[in-house]
Amino acid sequence: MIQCEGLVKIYKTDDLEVVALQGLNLAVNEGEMMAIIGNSGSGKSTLLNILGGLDRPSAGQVRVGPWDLLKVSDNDLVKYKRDTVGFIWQNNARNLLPFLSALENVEMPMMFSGKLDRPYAKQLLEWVGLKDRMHNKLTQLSGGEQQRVAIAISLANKPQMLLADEPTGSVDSRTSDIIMDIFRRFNRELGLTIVIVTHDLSLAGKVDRVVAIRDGLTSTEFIKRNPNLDGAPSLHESGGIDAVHEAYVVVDRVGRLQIPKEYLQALAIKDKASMEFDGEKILIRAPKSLEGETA
Ligand SMILES: Nc1ncnc2c1ncn2[C@@H]1O[C@H](COP(=O)(O)OP(=O)(O)OP(=O)(O)O)[C@@H](O)[C@H]1O
Repeated sequence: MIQCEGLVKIYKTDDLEVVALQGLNLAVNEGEMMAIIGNSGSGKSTLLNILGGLDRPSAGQVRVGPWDLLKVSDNDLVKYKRDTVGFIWQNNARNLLPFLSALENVEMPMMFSGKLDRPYAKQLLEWVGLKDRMHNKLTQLSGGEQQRVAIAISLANKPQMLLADEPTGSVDSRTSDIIMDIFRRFNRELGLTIVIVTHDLSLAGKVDRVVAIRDGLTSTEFIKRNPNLDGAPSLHESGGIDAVHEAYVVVDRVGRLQIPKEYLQALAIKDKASMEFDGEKILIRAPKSLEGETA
């Protein structure tokens, strides 16, 4: 469904250039529910905004289904945003109109695309557990309920893919579980591809795969040990991402991989290292001269 190769995004402000994505590779299969994690500033939102058609990439390849997001025209991008992709933000004020009811909010994007379907709007609100609150104004709903309305809105035009930027960032852990269960249900029952961006590791147990981004590059992939195990223990209960997932370092096409800064610092490795291959393992060490310095 999603194919990014060598994806680059450079923000230019006056004389300053910020390289937010520096040749990122990512593949997401159709029907997958996965998360992208990373520290603040690692490029998560930049990636999501590009996938959602809200921002243009600077270079590289990025395809979503049949759409080439590097080459797509402005007119086609409007169609892409309306029909292919649904978006959820942490701050749902961006999606919601407070003076309208939950139902009217869900109907709004349907009206924009000329396909008003009230029964489906009601159905969506029922699916997110708001059957009895659909005629309430947004101001009469709690933050968690508003976030559920935002999910229903994002699906109003039956997109194939849902992008969620910190969807559980401003709700408590119980509401966070409810939201993740709703996502899982849409993923299973509608075959929706879901990409969640978060810095919250506790969501990891609830998705099939986690890709970590560091400094604008994919660095590590965590794949569920037992893909059939749903509602796997969250990190609070299990004590670590490794309890549920197998971690793999990402190696790109030309053989590059990212070594965590902590490892490099621990061995005082700066711009070079020595590497040995013993037939089974590859060993990376500080160069001899540096070993002497740290001893
Ligand atoms: N519009 C912009 N103009 C200039 N620089 C930007 C812009 N948007 C993001 N950046 C920079 O690009 C880098 C990646 O930012 P991004 O928002 O994608 O990170 P993030 O991983 O989503 O962080 P957070 O979790 O804090 O939202 C950062 O260094 C950020 O300062």
